[in-house]
Amino acid sequence: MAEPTSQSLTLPPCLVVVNPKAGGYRAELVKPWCEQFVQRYAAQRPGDSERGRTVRTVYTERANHAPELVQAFLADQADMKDPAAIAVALPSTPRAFIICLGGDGTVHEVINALVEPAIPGLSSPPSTPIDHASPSHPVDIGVVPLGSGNALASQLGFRRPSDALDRYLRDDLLSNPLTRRPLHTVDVRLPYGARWYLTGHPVTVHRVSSFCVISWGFHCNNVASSEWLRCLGPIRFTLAGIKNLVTLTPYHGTLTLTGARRYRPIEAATTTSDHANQIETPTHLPPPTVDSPWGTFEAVTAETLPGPCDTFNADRQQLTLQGPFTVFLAAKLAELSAGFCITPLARPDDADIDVVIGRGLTRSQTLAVFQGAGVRGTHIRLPFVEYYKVRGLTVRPASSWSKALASHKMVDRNSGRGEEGVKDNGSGDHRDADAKEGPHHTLCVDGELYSVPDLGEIVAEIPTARDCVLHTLS
Ligand SMILES: Nc1ncnc2c1ncn2[C@@H]1O[C@H](COP(=O)(O)OP(=O)(O)OP(=O)(O)O)[C@@H](O)[C@H]1O
Repeated sequence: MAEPTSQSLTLPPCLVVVNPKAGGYRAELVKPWCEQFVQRYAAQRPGDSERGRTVRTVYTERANHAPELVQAFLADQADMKDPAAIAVALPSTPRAFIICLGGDGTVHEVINALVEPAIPGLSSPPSTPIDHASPSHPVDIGVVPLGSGNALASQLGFRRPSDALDRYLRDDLLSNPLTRRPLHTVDVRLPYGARWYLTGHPVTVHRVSSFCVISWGFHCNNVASSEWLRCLGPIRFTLAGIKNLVTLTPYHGTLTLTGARRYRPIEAATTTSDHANQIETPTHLPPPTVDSPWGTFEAVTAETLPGPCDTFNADRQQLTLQGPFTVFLAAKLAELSAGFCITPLARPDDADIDVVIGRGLTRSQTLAVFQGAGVRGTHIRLPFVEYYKVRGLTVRPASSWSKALASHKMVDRNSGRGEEGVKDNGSGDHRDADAKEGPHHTLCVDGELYSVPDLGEIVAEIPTARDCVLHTLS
């Protein structure tokens, strides 16, 4: 064991959160590791160990337990009486380190315990750029991939639990600044009337923080269909995908992208095209070119509207796309599970949300998108795939009923209900059991599923006013 050094004495207090129900939980691997980690960590801050304030391991006992445990720990460190107030006070609390042993559901719960969502609205583009060198960095997040998806762990390069366990035992864990990267989360505002998809209960918190993915359409439907196959591990997504490919449905609605730039690959021979060099780089837009392990991508000029019914509002820098959508997925991470690289240009430490769209796709095109995502993200080179980096977005799903109503077609004026046959058909466009509520749509936020009312607006953006208070450690 390493002797304490003057540098190691600056270690922040640490909480180890273990989800014993996460997909690949291996008690025999994790329990001894937790004990070893706690011993090593506590040895580096001997003065605090008796107070139990140096390092603590907690096990979640139920869904949504992690936020309580995290807030209680941080409140304890900050000598605060009200743990629930910790998210607001976070920027001024002492630095802390939280390791999540679980899947993305556990990370999602921990992050939502920390981040106080603040959505100023998407009526205008952000006026100030995100401050990447913000001085407030109170929480470092580590993750050990024990779940079935493990998107954050994949992004940090941890393919197996042992990769992460070894890493977090190394002595340079917190002293090496190169291992810390900002973790920008997306604030998601759900519409009034949103419900938990699985229980049907009303959602009481209408703002959620997302570190991973927001989806609607085919991907979201796959997540919903695979819920019942959790015990099978990652293969559950493939099985659900095959089923949903057979019953492929278009998803109607509109999507508004704020501060958007669409990207296309620059061919190998060229580095940066003249076209990309001519594009200005205002701070409220994503960069004109993006380098990635899959090549360099350049922004396409805004005047080139991607679809005949799409519109662009230059004042607000808003691009509005009309469906039908087959694939809509917005992400902050490149891979949603090991090897599934659906948004290859996405980064947790930039100010952008990456968006992949496929409109009106056939079965073979949809299959090509998901196969390409499994082959190092090559699908973003396909002509029927649109790839954007945006600063915010609004999704407005519409059922075939409301779509028909909007175009004054197929409406039964006596009942005012429009065409029948839109009960849950696997498309995410379904009538609620209570007919008065009308059709609902399924939305996925970091694997959590919500049922949102027809024409309800889902707003997502990265806050600009707030300091970045989260970092990932790799
Ligand atoms: N003791 C528990 N009993 C039942 N459910 C729990 C318990 N602790 C946590 N949970 C819930 O388990 C859910 C799934 O956990 P997690 O996401 O960590 O694993 P996973 O689903 O296997 O992985 P992934 O999300 O990466 O696919 C979490 O959303 C959490 O609410």
